[in-house]
Amino acid sequence: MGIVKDDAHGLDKVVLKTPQGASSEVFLHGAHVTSFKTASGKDVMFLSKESVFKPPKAIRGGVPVCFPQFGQLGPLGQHGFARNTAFEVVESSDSSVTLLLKASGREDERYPHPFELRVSVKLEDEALTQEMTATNTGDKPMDFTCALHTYFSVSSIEKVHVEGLDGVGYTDSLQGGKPLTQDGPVVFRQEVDRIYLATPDTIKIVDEGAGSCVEITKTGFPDAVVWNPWIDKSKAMGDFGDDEYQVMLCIEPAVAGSGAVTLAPGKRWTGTQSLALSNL
Ligand SMILES: O=P(O)(O)OC[C@H]1O[C@H](O)[C@H](O)[C@@H](O)[C@@H]1O
Repeated sequence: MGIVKDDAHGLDKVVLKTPQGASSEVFLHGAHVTSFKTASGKDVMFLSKESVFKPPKAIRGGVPVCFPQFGQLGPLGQHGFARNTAFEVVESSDSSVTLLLKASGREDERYPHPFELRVSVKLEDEALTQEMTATNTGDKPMDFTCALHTYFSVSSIEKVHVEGLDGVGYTDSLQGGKPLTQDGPVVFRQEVDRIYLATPDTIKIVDEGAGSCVEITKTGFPDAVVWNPWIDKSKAMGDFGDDEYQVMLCIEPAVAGSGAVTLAPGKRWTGTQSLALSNL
């Protein structure tokens, strides 16, 4: 199944490649994508230099899979337990992999639901697609919220803006969930932590400093979280460099502020995101 041990951390991962030279790494711990390098040589994802690769702690950067809870929107610990749990590889090729978490319902007494969570990753020369499918394998309805909590690498946070959210309503997590409406592109001059509700399915990160643009296309996820921790929160996070807020940005396709998904027994839910890089 193409599983190798990571030299630096000793954890199992799968390395994806395309014939033209794009590459991506996916750790079994959390079904966590930690890098996406395009064939043209650009590193799209941010991974903190301070990240702790010690399960059950989540990796800091890349794409933590938040499931069956986003943030504090439920009884579980922050962002649910999928990101803290080992997945198994059920299918792989040179440029794609599918990982599976079979939950028995006994992982956490606050979430007594058996489920299967499948995360697949497909690499192309200038694009990466992730699909997340949750199946309720129990006999009771199951509620969840979730996100593909994607950390992007940027040249310099003040040279970046986000397009596609103009006129969209959001709740500001830094103001107790106050409802507001976006006016123009999103820019970053201070801490930002917002849940944009029922957003368009295409959002763009325009990086004037790097002369590039990442187009995020999502399906199934109604919402999108936008986060940059800025100075004080960066200092407060033990697994994040004090200055790293300057070179990262999270845009997270999510089921969050628009309400939980309720899955009847035997039913399935799917969400996807595709990341495509282009020059400005
Ligand atoms: O530190 P973590 O649990 O990984 O969470 C990191 C961040 O995730 C999301 O973006 C939330 O909206 C933030 O409030 C949170 O700080």
